[in-house]
Amino acid sequence: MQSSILLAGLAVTFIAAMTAWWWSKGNEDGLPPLAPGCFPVIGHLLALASKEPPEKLFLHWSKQIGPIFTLKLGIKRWIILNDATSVKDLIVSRGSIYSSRDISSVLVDGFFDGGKCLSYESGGGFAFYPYGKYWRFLRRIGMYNTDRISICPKSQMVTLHPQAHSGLTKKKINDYQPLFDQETHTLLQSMNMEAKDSKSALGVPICRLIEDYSMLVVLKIAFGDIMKMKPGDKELQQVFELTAGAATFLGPKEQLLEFFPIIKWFLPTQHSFAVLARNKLFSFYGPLFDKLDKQSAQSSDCFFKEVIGQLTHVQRVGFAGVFVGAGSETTASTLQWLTAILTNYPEIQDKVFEEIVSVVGKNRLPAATDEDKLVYLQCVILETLRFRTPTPLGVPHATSSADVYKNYVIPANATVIVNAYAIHRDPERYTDPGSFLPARHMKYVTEHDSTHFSQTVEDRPHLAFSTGRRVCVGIHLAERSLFLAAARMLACYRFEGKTEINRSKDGVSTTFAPVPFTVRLVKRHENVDTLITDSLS
Ligand code: HEM
Repeated sequence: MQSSILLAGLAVTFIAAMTAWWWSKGNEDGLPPLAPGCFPVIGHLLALASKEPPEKLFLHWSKQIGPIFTLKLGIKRWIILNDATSVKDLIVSRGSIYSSRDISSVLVDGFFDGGKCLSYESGGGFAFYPYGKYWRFLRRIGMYNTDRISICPKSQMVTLHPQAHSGLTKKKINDYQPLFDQETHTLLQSMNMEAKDSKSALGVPICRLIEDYSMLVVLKIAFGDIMKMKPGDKELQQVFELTAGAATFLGPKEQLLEFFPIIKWFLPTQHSFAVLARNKLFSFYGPLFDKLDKQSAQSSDCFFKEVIGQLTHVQRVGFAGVFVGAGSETTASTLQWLTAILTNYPEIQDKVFEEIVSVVGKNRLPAATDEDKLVYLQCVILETLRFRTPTPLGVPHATSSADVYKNYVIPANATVIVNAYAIHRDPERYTDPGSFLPARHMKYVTEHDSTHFSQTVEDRPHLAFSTGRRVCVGIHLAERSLFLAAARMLACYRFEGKTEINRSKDGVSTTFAPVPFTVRLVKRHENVDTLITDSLS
């Protein structure tokens, strides 16, 4: 009995594989060059199984066959962009074609309830959405105050009123300053306590403290003071798990399952996993929104209080999942990389501290208003995002229609991946790209107009936030959160202990953090305890 099931399985797999191969053959003409290691039927599957992280492998291939190439994966075509020119020409200049998402069918069936939750009325997780009006409407809620946006119920056309002001711009982020003060205070207090407790050589578990900080910042900006969680709470752990689970659906790895649709018959667990992730999302965020509804009048200002009347329950939950998911893991891994890197460059750390002392002194902590003057620290943060980009392959885009670029045919529904890692290693853009050299960004930091947000690839010191129409909506929030945490930690402590700056293998599939590490924390001066205690007063 078992052997006949196995035989039937093999036969079905063989037929499906041959069909996929036959189907794929007809598509080949005019595509950008094929990456090395393509075999009939399986395409580049084996080549991708290399031990080398894909972003490095892609950079290696781009040196052999040029900056744009194709990967064949069963019925899927992946177009990999490894240089700034193609990113500018396609992702930015032809944004209406290159800004969609090819979300996996596991996600559509399981997570989005058979696709029902991808519509305007009943969805909210717009980071997953294909390009179009539903995505545009929900994204604008992230960018603008909703009382300035209206949607026509009949045509579903979105109108942005002229007085609209951005919801996640630098100006708006200033309103959240008390939250940043509270959370950086909690972070410094935890560091202080751990430093006292961990007299052993093991040091302070800085990665966990940073994760708690990054998660609490986005949760509190989203929900204000109804969010009562503290570092170490069980519920906080739950949100991390939720976030990590949902993030895997967006990464390139998840799309491997789409190579051969047949694989899903043999992997029904993926579907159950997606349904479970959806249920967990609703049981976590649902009660929070109920509470916000009931206490709206008395609760503090927060992101969802402003948009509450505009969205259905399902939209709100989906939106919260995206907001918290996209904003926590990425910020945490950037701060973890920064810490890991600085343990290896004590002279850079000392230079940052000296800058802080000369601008801020030792009697208070750095504030948001000091940012413009702390130029070297800004360079260190920018260089961290270039040198160890937390999302080296960004989030895969997809084409909405076929296109022709430099005589190559780019098919409709192709997955398009921006290899930020390769662009960040381009010696034409960055001298000695393999070295951590913060000063390379000094010209950008001192000369660019910080009130103007440029979308162009040339103007950007790095592409860690991507570019084009799907550029990260949380840039300003992320930059403020990174600046305040880094400035305040470095004003109080020196990080010691040489840490590996290699990425962890088991990071979620879009975001990569360093291998977890501990540090020794050495207080910078005698006022540190008072600074931390007084930082909320
Ligand atoms: C260091 C921190 C961060 C990094 C490196 C980062 C990076 C990225 C990247 C690479 C993308 C994909 C863009 C694309 O598809 O081309 C993205 C999208 C997104 N990010 Fe961020 N991000 C960060 C922080 C945040 C924060 C704090 C928030 C908000 C709370 C946020 C919200 C989003 C959302 C909602 C999207 C989806 C945009 C869309 O699909 O239209 N991110 N981010």
